[in-house]
Amino acid sequence: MLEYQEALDRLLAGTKPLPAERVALDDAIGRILAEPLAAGLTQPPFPASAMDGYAIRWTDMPGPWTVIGESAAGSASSGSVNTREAVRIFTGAPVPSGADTVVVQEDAVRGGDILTLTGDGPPRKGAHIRPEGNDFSEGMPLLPAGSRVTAAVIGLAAAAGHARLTVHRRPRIAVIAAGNELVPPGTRPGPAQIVAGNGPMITAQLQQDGADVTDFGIVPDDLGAITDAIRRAGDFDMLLTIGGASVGDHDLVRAALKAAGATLEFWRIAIKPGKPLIAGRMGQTRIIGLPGNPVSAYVCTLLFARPVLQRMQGVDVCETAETAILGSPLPGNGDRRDHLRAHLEADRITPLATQDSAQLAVLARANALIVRPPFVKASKTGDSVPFIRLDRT
Ligand SMILES: Nc1nc2c(c(=O)[nH]1)N[C@H]1C(S)=C(S)[C@@H](COP(=O)(O)OP(=O)(O)OC[C@H]3O[C@@H](n4cnc5c(N)ncnc54)[C@H](O)[C@@H]3O)O[C@H]1N2
Ligand code: MOO
Repeated sequence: MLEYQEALDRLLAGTKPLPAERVALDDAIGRILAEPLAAGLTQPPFPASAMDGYAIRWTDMPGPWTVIGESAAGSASSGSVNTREAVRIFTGAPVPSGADTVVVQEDAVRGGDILTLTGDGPPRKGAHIRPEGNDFSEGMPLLPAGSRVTAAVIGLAAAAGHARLTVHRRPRIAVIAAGNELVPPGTRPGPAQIVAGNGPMITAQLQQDGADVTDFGIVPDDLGAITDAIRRAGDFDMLLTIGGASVGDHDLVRAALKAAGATLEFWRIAIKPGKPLIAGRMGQTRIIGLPGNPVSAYVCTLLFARPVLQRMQGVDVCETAETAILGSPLPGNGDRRDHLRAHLEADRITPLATQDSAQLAVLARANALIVRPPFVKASKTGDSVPFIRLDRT
């Protein structure tokens, strides 16, 4: 059995970022910038009022002033502010030339054109004015390549003059489920049948990580059928097979890889759940054979498919080493890195009562996996243990 880190390193060593493409902002969320983003505009493009009030000259404090005009967002006042003059101004409006400070309207009273200070007034010269370029200036670097496009990044890009962004292409992934016992979700299983729930689960995990997923559906435990499905995946960046990864007479994925002309890179990893994981390659298509047990398939997608997807999208892959305080004792571990379904609340993490790799009900209630390295000694309540968050996956 291969160690987890060695298996992952081998997968990543053979994975390059996918080419870049230009996409509209509404197709950019969650993607990774393939080029640095620079400001195409200056924001604000003029000194702008941050409050509703009156633009004045600081040297004229504490007034009174004569109001000579108005500046609203979208329509600047034409005149310039001279000694003891004020311009009525609204939030976002350009500050007229000559003025250098804004008095908020709550601090002043107006009788006709005469403005008198009633409150404390502005605390300093320049108060309530956002200088030109306060947020960013044209040409300024905003974000490096490799940044994830969040909602805030989309807002920034739009404000900085970009209707499209250069991002890595979404990895195209095919998923097949192998098994004579499988029926599609929504179908009532007959005798000896079960619903193929793993496909939708794995698809959702991959989509959350930015993949464009095509579900090839269910294929029987038949060498020819699995081989055909593998060959059909030749145009994809990655193929995930589900089931048939182990040693039983009907576990045919390794044989089918061979029959399809693919290379088997490695098989069996020292992890739990997920030991029978298969890694292979057919031309440009990376192939990962997931074990069929639902929790094993889920954990292997998280531990292997996710970092590969991240690398394809140009993300720096690094395992987040978070730790929490153990809520109940754990025995020492054997030779496989274990991933215990657990509940994390604040800084305390508690393993759930059962850890069977077929129990989806337990997985769905877990929000973290406690990581138990190979051969780690028993841990007591209160010990610090590493974990992986499941909130996003
Ligand atoms: N003698 C041995 N037996 C097994 C070993 C072993 O080392 N020696 N390994 C065990 C481990 S660990 C795992 S994990 C499983 C995984 O085996 P397979 O990948 O071959 O999975 P299957 O046998 O096809 O299925 C296992 C289980 O999962 C159900 N399944 C399969 N596909 C789906 C799907 N798409 N949706 C929902 N459920 C699915 C299937 O019906 C089985 O119940 O092997 C152990 N055996
Ligand atoms: O490794 Mo299997 O995935 O334990 O059930």
